[in-house]
Amino acid sequence: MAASTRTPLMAGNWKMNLDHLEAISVVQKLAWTLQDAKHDFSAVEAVVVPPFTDLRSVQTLVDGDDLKIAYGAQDVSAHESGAYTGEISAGMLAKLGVSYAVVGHSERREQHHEDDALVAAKAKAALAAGITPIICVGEGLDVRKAGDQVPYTLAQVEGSLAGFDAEQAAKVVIAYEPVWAIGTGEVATPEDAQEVCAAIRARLAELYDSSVAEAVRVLYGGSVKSSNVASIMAQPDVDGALVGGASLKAEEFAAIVRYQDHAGS
Ligand SMILES: O=C[C@H](O)COP(=O)(O)O
Repeated sequence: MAASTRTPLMAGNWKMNLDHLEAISVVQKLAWTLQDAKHDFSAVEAVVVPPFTDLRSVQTLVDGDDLKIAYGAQDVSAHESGAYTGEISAGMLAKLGVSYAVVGHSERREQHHEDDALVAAKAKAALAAGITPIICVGEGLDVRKAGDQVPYTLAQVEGSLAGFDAEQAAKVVIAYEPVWAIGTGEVATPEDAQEVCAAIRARLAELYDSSVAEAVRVLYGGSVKSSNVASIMAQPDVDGALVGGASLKAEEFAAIVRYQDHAGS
């Protein structure tokens, strides 16, 4: 099988942590650490996903210092503008230089009752503004215990891509995050991650074609750390990680981005 042409992507989802002053310090330290290691940003993409209130500060730093770190938003509105109190449009995010938007994170699905249709609408709104959606899917513990993780996750993938044509689908990133592994220290085994990520890619080929399946990056998320990332990244269908807690410390996240340094350890 030919080697994948997909560029690995490491995205650090800060969730509701780090204010804009702390964001500047973390992004500066991350950039310096990666630059000191002579990191090739075109070989492994490094993305931070801070709270909305940090984005302008991160933009100013990234632009001012010409950093190669990209940044994303943790959510995006499905609407372009109007009476949607508290929401942020994709157009507003694009103006801030945002490259990625996380949509359908399990915390939003659970705490805000977001369903696949809303996730699909948000992902489409992001794409329309030139922002890459990172569409999150993954099963809870009950589903995993029943052994239904693959059909459950594939149904979420299908629902979250409802109405997407092949051109749109080829531009998304999908993050497989088993909910039972998020923030618990319970990491899925590399084989668990590969099983579902491979099934997602196969379903993309069925829904669209092999070029879409080959283009889409499928990330794993759930208690990823510098100590376990290399074995997860060794799986052929895992193209990166959506990292929560371990992305809040610049040195730890830099070590995750530099996973190839500790492959085999
Ligand atoms: O978005 C990130 C995921 O929810 C993973 O979080 P975690 O690395 O803290 O388990």
